[in-house]
Amino acid sequence: MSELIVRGGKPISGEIKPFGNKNAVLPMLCASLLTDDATTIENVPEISDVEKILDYFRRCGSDVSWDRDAGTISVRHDLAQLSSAEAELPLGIRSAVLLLAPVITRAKKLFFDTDAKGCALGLREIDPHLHILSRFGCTMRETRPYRIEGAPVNRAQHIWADYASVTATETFLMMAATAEGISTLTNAASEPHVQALCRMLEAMGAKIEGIGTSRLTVTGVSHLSGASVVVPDDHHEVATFLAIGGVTGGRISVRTDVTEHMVLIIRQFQKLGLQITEGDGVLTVDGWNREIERPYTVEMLQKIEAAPWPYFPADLLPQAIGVSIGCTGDIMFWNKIYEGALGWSAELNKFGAKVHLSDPHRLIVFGGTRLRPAIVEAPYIIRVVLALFIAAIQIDGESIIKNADPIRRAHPKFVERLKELGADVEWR
Ligand SMILES: CC(=O)N[C@H]1[C@@H](OP(=O)(O)OP(=O)(O)OC[C@H]2O[C@@H](n3ccc(=O)[nH]c3=O)[C@H](O)[C@@H]2O)O[C@H](CO)[C@@H](O)[C@@H]1O
Ligand SMILES: C=C(OP(=O)(O)O)C(=O)O
Repeated sequence: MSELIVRGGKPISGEIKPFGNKNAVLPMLCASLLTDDATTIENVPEISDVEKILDYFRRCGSDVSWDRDAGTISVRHDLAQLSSAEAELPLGIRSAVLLLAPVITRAKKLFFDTDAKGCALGLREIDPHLHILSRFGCTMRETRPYRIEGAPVNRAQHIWADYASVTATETFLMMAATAEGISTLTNAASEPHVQALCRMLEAMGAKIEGIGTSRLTVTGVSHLSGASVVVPDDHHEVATFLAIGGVTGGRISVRTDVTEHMVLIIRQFQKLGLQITEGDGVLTVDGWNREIERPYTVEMLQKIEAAPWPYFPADLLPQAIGVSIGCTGDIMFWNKIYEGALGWSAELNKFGAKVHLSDPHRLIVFGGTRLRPAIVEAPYIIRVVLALFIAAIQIDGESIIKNADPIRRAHPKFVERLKELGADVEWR
């Protein structure tokens, strides 16, 4: 079942409750390896990336229970088993790289033969992660299969990263939490999911300053204990459902605990003519004027730029592109992060859209074309499946999105939830 059949052109309306953020729950699960105590995590989305991490835990002898209906995972790891485990890291998910720091910290050695690639957005290098591990005293063979050995004691480090990497920052946090002394990371990532990991580590006893900024200071503690924590809602889901409701001419409300993170995101979707309002923790889309907002500077091409937080997220740029093809007016999308995230844009031509890939980072959409249903192929990029869905659902007639499986990596019951709101969509 990897094709999505989408019969578009019908309004989708109602209320949506978003699930937990994939990119928060995965580092949180990995951080549970840092303690012998039980950890409980709530608001866990039922997604295949979580399955893969839990499968790894089970292969390491951990005790795992997952109440899927309640969205709660309880997990307890056995250090002796972890140390003797030779479990293969999970494949096809970027978060495999988040296992390195906690396993090295606890078990002191790790062999692995994956380069931890997730979505096909570009190289997805692991150098920043290995650099952080080596700064904390690990020795490693830097060719596959990789072999890393941890220092007997992690000593605090002051690191200034080449760039603000989400998973490398999370790697730093997990290494520094129990290192001896005060560690700092300058040029740290500050995404909501990085903040969520910081809060979890604090709940486990870590001492962290600068949460949500580009400079993190961590005072190492000798022991981390178990904790009971909640995964924040997925801001990507919130924005995606608003976009879907808007482009169908429906009215969708999303109640969420992450409205504080949605300000710039909403602003960018408003540039695409979506009428989104916020009140009492509920975001509502009600209307789409189908016009790219005109800049006051008349010579300027309207644009949406994605970069590390607090910029607009790269993981929402495809969805914004999907909306834009139904607008009049022109707009440039600028992915300042990935070198390979826009190659799929040729699929949009099949819907009748006129797009121009200026270079690997910049795409211009020329609006006002007549759209038609199409059969399109998604790359292995979760949010591009969503983009193609947003394109298809706004067009009268039946479209087919091939290779739509990656959606299951981040968005539970995606089709079921939309069907409840009146969407004519199914898996085949
Ligand atoms: C499991 C997880 O959390 N995955 C997310 C995480 O991946 P991940 O942690 O892999 O992403 P990084 O933040 O490391 O950035 C990805 C790539 O972008 C490039 N880069 C990034 C920033 C920068 O200032 N300069 C630069 O060149 C690098 O080539 C880097 O490898 O963050 C990405 C960026 O928000 C998201 O798309 C992924 O969904
Ligand atoms: C790019 C993504 O995931 P990953 O980094 O796991 O590939 C994503 O969540 O959109």
